[in-house]
Amino acid sequence: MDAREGALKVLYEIEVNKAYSNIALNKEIKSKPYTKLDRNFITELVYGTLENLIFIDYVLQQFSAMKLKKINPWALNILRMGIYQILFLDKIPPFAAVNEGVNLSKKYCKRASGFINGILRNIIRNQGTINMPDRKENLLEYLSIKYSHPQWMVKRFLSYYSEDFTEELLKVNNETPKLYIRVNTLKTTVEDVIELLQQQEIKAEKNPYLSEALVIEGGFSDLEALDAYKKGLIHIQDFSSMLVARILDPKEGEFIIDVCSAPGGKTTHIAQLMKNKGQVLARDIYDHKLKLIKNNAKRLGIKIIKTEKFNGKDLDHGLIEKADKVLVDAPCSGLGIIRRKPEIKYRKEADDIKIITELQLKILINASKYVKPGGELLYSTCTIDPNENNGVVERFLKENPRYQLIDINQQYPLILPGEYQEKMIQLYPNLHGTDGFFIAKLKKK
Ligand SMILES: C[S@@+](CC[C@H](N)C(=O)[O-])C[C@H]1O[C@@H](n2cnc3c(N)ncnc32)[C@H](O)[C@@H]1O
Repeated sequence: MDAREGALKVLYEIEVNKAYSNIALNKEIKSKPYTKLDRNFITELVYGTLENLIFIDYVLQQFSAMKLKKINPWALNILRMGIYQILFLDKIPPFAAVNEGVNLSKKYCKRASGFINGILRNIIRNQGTINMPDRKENLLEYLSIKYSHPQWMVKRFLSYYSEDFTEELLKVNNETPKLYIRVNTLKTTVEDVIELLQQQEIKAEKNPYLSEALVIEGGFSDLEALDAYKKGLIHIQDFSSMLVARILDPKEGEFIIDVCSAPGGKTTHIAQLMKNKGQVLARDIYDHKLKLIKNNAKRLGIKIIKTEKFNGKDLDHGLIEKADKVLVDAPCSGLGIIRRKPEIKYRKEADDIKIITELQLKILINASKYVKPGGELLYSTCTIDPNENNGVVERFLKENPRYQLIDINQQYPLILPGEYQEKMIQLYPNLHGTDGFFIAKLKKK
């Protein structure tokens, strides 16, 4: 019951207290001496249930006389987890899923035990009768339920991409992403890290595009517990995110401003590429997030980062034309990292994208003023929405004729496996196997 109980607590935290899945899961996994097997099972239950939530709730409603909103949240999440095991996990005997669910309910929602037992057994007996919407009659509803994405999101994707592309994207969004680490070349070498991890039976493989990136085979879940992490030899960061510092191409001795920098993945990478020489001003609006940067920088042995709380919506007159390069790794809708944070599917609304797009443009316009003549401005997001991304860049360029797009493909022909759009990069999880990610680089005359 231990692992299922852990998973239940995480699902409850995410649903009721709006916790982020990765943070809630990490907290739970560290709270007890779980075995590796348990950790993997908790991770599978949490992510599997979350990824398939709309489908699971759709099935549940077919078997429950009570509206889901009326079900006690502990009972609801026990049911969801049970349905996930019954319908998605071949290795779990279905009746074990029921019994464990009932045992959990005795601890968390005693009065619902009979209800849970009845529904889960009923689903096992009648799973062949589950009704799906008709694909031909209602494509939107069908795709939304089958791949558990809200209808507004599916509609949006269908307006940008073909039906096949959209379906592939929705499908891949429910898969487990690869796990990458960045080797901190200030302290060690790629070869030494590979060997060190091998000693712990963790297989790390080189990446043909970025020499400091390693992919971890088998998705080891608790990298932060490793000595290599604690000693600052590695940082956990997706491949696409590592492209940013590489494309920004900071040089030793430069002054770089990172206006949205927490928790510091890209900022610390920038400092690493600068060989700890020069200065990086790392800003964010949240104090508690700036602390994460400081901790990361300390662990990685980086001395050139200065953190500062500053709202990117405000213009800092003291920094006009002072920086060699400025990074705007903007807050965004996150539609490119659904694989890592499936709760994004259920928390965002179409209107949020409008609001965040305006914020991005405002931050970009202010940031552009800090760039020296001849300097460079890089704008990146972890989304695939063209209203953010190229939409923001196009609007920016219309108002700011001193800037020109740099052709990233020409400048860095070997850096990427994927495609380039105009002079910018848009990565898709279904095409490139990375997070959905966008990068544009601009030069100031
Ligand atoms: C995509 S994240 C940055 C990730 C970071 N660059 C990294 O690689 O670790 C966007 C960041 O923007 C910050 N942010 C949101 N609104 C902001 C604003 N108005 N001004 C400055 N930072 C803001 C958020 O707190 C968040 O940390």
